[in-house]
Amino acid sequence: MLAVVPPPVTVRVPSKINLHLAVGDLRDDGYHELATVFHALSLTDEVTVATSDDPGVEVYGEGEGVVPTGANNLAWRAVQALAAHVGRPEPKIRVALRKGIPVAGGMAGGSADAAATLVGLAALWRLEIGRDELAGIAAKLGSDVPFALYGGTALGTGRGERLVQVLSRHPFHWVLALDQKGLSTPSVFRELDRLREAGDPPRIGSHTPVVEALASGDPRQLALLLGNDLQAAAVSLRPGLRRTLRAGVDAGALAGTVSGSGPTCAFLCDGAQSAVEVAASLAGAGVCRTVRVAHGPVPGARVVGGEESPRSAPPQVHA
Ligand SMILES: C[C@](O)(CO)[C@H](O)COP(=O)(O)OP(=O)(O)OC[C@H]1O[C@@H](n2ccc(N)nc2=O)[C@H](O)[C@@H]1O
Ligand SMILES: Nc1ncnc2c1ncn2[C@@H]1O[C@H](COP(=O)(O)OP(=O)(O)OP(=O)(O)O)[C@@H](O)[C@H]1O
Repeated sequence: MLAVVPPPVTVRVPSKINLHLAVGDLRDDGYHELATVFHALSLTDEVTVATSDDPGVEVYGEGEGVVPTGANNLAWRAVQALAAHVGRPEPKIRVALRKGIPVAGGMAGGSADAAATLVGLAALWRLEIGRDELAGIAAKLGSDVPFALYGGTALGTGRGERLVQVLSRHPFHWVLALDQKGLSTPSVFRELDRLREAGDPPRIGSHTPVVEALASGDPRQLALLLGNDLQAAAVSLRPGLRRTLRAGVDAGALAGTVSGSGPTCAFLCDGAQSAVEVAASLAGAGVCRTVRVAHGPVPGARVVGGEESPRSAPPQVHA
């Protein structure tokens, strides 16, 4: 009997930085209440999902050889979650991750892969499922996963999964300093709890001025307002980040911030040309593993190459 196998689907998905990350108190469920302004960047992963008799995950690029390829991979957990949601047990799916987003870098790389897998599988399986329904599944996989579905710039509350889009008028240009080694998100939250128990580290204020600066599109205004309550904890665990943050500003950036739980540092620049110059100068300063230039906001997880269209590629026929 002939079985029609749909062609593989590839999805591009953005990384995120947090322009503003206010961390509230520890909740009973082990999460912290957040109010954060997410911003999706053009540093991306590409995720290909395909029907296969050899189910599993393969990883290329950032994290190759380090990121787990088994049941712990967030992309695989996304396969299982969507399969369970639509009643397809034991999905015969192969997922290939081409990673540009640093691993354990505070840029939501694993979350991005999970979001991309949900979008890719929904296309591969031709599911009648909207982004909001996918976001419900995404939220169970991780706090950052729903944002990777929508992209753009958004205010996140709850543990980060409740999203409202924010108007962001112009592109902003960024330089990212990637560190030699990642930081574990839970340990950075724990370090913040420890610092708060030991003293009273300053808390960043309201996100409202950030939202206004985004609407104005003026990077100089936004630069004054970048803030992250997790930065003190990330710097406490990785003191060298102080030097990285200083080096970015010395290289000509308007301002720098630790991205999410770190250790990646994000530097806001005055324009595209300035970002290239800052990146070149920062790369020579010897304070990080490598640098990347990116812009935001960009859209969330999207099928690339038109594979979503039934006629874009002929179906493969397997005997
Ligand atoms: C730091 C951020 O990237 C900011 O956007 C996110 O808050 C982290 O999101 P994530 O990596 O998707 O995190 P999850 O996989 O949901 O949670 C990992 C761990 O981080 C801590 N965590 C996460 C989110 C949150 N609001 N409070 C927390 O305390 C908890 O210890 C949790 O067990
Ligand atoms: N698809 C994946 N990509 C990267 N890491 C993954 C993936 N699946 C599971 N992991 C595991 O999750 C850990 C955290 O990875 P990730 O790159 O998502 O961190 P992060 O970007 O700091 O997360 P966030 O910014 O959401 O807190 C890794 O060290 C790795 O062991």
